[in-house]
Amino acid sequence: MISLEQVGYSYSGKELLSDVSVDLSPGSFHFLTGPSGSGKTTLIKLCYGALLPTVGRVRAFDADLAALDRDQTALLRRRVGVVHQDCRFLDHLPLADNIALPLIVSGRDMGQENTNLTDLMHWVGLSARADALPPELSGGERQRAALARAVIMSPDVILADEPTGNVDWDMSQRLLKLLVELNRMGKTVLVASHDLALIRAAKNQVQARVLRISEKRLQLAGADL
Ligand SMILES: Nc1ncnc2c1ncn2[C@@H]1O[C@H](COP(=O)(O)OP(=O)(O)OP(=O)(O)O)[C@@H](O)[C@H]1O
Repeated sequence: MISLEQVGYSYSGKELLSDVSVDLSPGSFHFLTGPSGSGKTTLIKLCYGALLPTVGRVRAFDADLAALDRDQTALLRRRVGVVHQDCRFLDHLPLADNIALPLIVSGRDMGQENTNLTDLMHWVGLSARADALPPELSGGERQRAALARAVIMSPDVILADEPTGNVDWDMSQRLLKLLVELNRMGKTVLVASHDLALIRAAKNQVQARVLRISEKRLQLAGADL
């Protein structure tokens, strides 16, 4: 689905990632961990073309991301759902509209998509909050809404950047369950998280590979997790 081939990423002459190779194969579940500032968000951005590697190559759905024009990149991004770390929403729009925004922007017929939206709001447990404005939501509600928005276009791949940040243990378990459900539906999932307890808890629910960024390199985490 998405593969990084000997990727390096530098900014302002400073190397952040070096010789990173990984293959997110169809239907796989990966965790990505590593210290704060080690490059987890950067690696996620490289996976969907928000950043291009300084060296090496990123391929997604058999295309070299560096070779795509703007339209091709936009089409490819519809196949990748991203849960951003900071869950940005448009504060003046009700929650349901915020979640539906990717559909509206891509010109889908909302008359036909309404059932999907209703089902999705129900799936993340936010049916009763459809009319709420984003500033009225709790942290856990925001995180679930961000996940719903990331999957509304039925992407093949979900890249979630700290999807359980700022929520309590029960809520992080609930979010994990949703991500595992998506994987069982056949989606390829990558979750960046520094929460090792969450990653350990996931081991009973899903067969996941745990990747760790350490000193610019990506390693497969061992049994110490
Ligand atoms: N293009 C850039 N210009 C300036 N700084 C950058 C650039 N890209 C990445 N960085 C810096 O590189 C570091 C790694 O950032 P990144 O957000 O990828 O790490 P992270 O592992 O996700 O961190 P956290 O766990 O704290 O979210 C940060 O200090 C960030 O500011």
